[in-house]
Amino acid sequence: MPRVLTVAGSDSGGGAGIQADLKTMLALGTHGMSVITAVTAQNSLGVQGAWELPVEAVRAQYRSVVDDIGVSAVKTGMLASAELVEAVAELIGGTDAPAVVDPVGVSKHGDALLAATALDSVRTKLLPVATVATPNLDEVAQLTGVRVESEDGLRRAAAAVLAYGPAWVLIKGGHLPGEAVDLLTDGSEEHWLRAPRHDNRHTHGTGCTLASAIACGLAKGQSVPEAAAAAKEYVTGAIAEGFALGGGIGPVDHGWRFRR
Ligand SMILES: Nc1ncnc2c1ncn2[C@@H]1O[C@H](COP(=O)(O)OP(=O)(O)O)[C@@H](O)[C@H]1O
Ligand SMILES: Cc1ncc(COP(=O)(O)O)c(N)n1
Repeated sequence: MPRVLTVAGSDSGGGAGIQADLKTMLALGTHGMSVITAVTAQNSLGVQGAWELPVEAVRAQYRSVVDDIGVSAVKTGMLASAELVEAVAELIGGTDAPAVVDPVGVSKHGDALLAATALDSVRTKLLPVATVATPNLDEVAQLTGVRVESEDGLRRAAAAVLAYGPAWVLIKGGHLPGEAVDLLTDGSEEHWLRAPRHDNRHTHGTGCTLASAIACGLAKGQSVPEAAAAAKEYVTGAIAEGFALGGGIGPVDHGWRFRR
């Protein structure tokens, strides 16, 4: 059984974070496990509150999972503070499993999920231990200063992130107008992942879902390009079927393949 571990924050509304990750892992036929870094009070309207867990609680959860059950792949999401980023980078660096790092900075509503003081730890500690980093365009700007306004800029963004040391980077162009285009590259190979843009505002959890789906593919033994292509197909279907729950941005449908 492929075993996939998410190290991320809890989203009480069930659309993003740990909840999105575990749903993705179930939908993609893997055993999902979680290390919770922070608890958010969150719904379709935004983040109403966030509380970090102590670093010892994060380390203990990680050790419990890795030392007994073992992991085939790890995915990281909301890490909240510099202290947690550094602890998680060290844990991942000491684990012999591929790691998908989603450098979560702000929620779809603009609520900060990472302290500004943690950016340097993401650049110098976390990105170097990533098998694949999956920043969106806001996170690229925060981490590298590179601003992308069209598809042409994705290559520049990828080079700037690769300079921090991840083996691969997948730059998510989801925030650009037009087709939903992402660029996956290791600096030599380039893979353009394209999907039609779905005119659906219920996109809460897209980034978490894509990163978890890549981790599932890696856990099953797929190469990074194979895992990313399969993940793109899964998230595109989930966005197409995203539903209106709550009064704001609803969640993507993690179970879309079961309902078809
Ligand atoms: N409206 C949409 N239609 C189709 N694909 C989308 C849409 N919005 C985002 N995507 C895709 O969803 C994935 C997550 O991207 P994005 O929404 O940019 O991430 P994040 O949640 O981190 O902001 C990417 O593959 C992106 O291309
Ligand atoms: C706990 C947690 N982790 C990650 C996200 C990002 O998801 P999105 O970009 O879809 O708001 C979130 N909103 N909450």
